[in-house]
Amino acid sequence: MIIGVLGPKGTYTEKAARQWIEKKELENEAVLEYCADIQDVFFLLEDGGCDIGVVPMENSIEGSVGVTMDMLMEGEAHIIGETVVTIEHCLLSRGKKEDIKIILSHPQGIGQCRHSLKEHFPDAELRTTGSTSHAAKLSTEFEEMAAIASPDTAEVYGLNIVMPDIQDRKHNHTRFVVITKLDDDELKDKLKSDDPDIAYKTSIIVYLDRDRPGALYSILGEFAKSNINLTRIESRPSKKVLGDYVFYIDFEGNISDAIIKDAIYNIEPQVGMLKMLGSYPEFDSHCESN
Ligand SMILES: O=C(O)C(=O)C[C@]1(C(=O)O)C=C[C@@H](O)C=C1
Repeated sequence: MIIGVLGPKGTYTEKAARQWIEKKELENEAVLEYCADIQDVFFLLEDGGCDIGVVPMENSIEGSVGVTMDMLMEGEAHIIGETVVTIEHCLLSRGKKEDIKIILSHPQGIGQCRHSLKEHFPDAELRTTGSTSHAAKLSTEFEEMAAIASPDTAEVYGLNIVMPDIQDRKHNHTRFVVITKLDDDELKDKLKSDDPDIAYKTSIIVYLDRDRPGALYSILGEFAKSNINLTRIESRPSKKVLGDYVFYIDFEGNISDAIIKDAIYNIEPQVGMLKMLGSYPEFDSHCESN
């Protein structure tokens, strides 16, 4: 089973993938394929180069990962799982703190450390890279460069932890989603859980089509009427005109539950487009820690 992740070795996405692989007891069959960026994970999946992909979705400090949301809207990917990873950004370098002139990281990494960087490195040049581990790899070349990445990544690339805990807030978590091709029913069946006590979550995207008062209110009302708990609602530009949005909605429940089916049935005629992204076991922070 080939699992596409953001590379090179040492990304938080790799950590998320390993966490999910362990949970599913797939250690003996899973092989990681490292991709240059998040888009490439989706392309690899669509081209049949991997069976599963793991991609970051949202972070507790910096918010949604736009490219993942766009690719879920545009492509064929279907969500079959989620996992949450604790983020512990450090500043890694070959040199010393006083040598650092350039700081590299994934845009999410830089965003999660913005205040800290201003306070400790007001004159440093900030440069974005494809991932935190890509930043670490580049930092091995010059002493004046440093990367925002995980402590494990320091070990992978032989870098020093020049400053631990560089993120703006102590508690920092990123939620990742596990994706497969929409029509890969065999794989979906294989990975399905038999545990009847597992709580499920469902993700959809809706486009309202007509801008009218109360349009979103009436959709949300369908969930409220059936006592379905929403866990996330996020808008993203429709990319048609300014001020036009699609809404990403996550809620508790499985599409195979009658109550969820009914709610979707009632919502469908009210929207211009409804895309079902998938129903999958909810990450349980009480049982799963990292
Ligand atoms: O660059 C990495 O290590 C990633 O796995 C990507 C990513 C992200 O896009 O959110 C994942 C977790 C952290 O929030 C920072 C970066």
